Amino acid sequence: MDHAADAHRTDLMTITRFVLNEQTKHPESRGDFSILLSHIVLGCKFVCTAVNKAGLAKLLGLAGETNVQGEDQKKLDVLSNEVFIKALVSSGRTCILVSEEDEEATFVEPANRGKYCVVFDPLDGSSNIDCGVSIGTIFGIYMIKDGHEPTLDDVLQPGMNMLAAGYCMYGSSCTLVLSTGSGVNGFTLDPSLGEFILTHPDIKIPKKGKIYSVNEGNAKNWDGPTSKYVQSCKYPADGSSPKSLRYIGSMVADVHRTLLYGGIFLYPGDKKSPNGKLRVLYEVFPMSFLMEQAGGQAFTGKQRALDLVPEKIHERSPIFLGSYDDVEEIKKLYAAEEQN
Ligand SMILES: O=P(O)(O)OC[C@H]1O[C@](O)(COP(=O)(O)O)[C@@H](O)[C@@H]1O
Ligand SMILES: [Mg+2]
Ligand SMILES: [Mg+2]
Repeated sequence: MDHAADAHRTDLMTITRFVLNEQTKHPESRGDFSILLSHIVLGCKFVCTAVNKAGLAKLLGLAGETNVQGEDQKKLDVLSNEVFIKALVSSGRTCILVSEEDEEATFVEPANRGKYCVVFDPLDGSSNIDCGVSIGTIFGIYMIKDGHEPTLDDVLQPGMNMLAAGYCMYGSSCTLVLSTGSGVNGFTLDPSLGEFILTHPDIKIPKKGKIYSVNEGNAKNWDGPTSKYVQSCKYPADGSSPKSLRYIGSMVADVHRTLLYGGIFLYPGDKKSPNGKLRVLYEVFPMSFLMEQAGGQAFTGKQRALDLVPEKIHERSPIFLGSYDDVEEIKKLYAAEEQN
């Protein structure tokens, strides 16, 4: 590194500095949340390194196990899960962890316990791992307020009770997007510094977008409102230009693009899977939280996504999220269907 040329960069807003600044806004804070976040950031850096060298380090391919969802686990799914469980437990600030890869929630032993519950998808977009397409980690954080003995009810909470949510995308760059409930900020990992730097301050999603994102291979099983909506994206009734279709098949990447460019991401329920595919706690809620914080909306086909109260930790829900006006359109179609 050219230290002289880089000296001017020491005033950069690193994620560490950002989180500590946020902490000063809460004088009662003892720094527990900042410590927790620093452990999540560490986990993201570990997984980013593993993803980057996966082809060279024999980390591609199947692990030989299936997870609770009956999905084949990839080696990187298993590794990422271990990384985050260790990073979170060793923070000493967590009490319950819910991971996509573990059937049961992890209850941290009392000696090492803190007040935060973390729900996470350690590696999202598993089908894209082996071809090097963008994948990510998604997380949401709840807090136990009164120090009671933790139970599953502490995570079976509506998404609006989350304290913070975010994702890290392992793509052409490594980008961490975070909301602690007052807007959304994006940080890019500078590999030479090993630090996430604030590159996308105060992200706001465009009010309306020109892109829709959905797996059209499922179209024959869609319900009326979803079919009508996608049709209207292609053949707008008002004669305006059709929307473009973009679908990566990694929720992190599809949502990241939607957040920055605007538009809508849909994973509807259908005749085969009435609850869709995406998991409420660690996919639907964190992404819905970020969308709302950025000025967009997130809807399940029946209600505001963040109002859902999950009954099981691996529950699924249909989800439509993105630009305010685009989600408003699909809400109208579902409301009309309900009246018929
Ligand atoms: O292949 P499909 O049915 O379009 O599903 C794609 C969706 O599945 C997921 O890959 C599921 O996540 P996991 O890879 O964490 O299981 C999402 O990232 C993505 O939005
Ligand atoms: Mg996922
Ligand atoms: Mg996953």
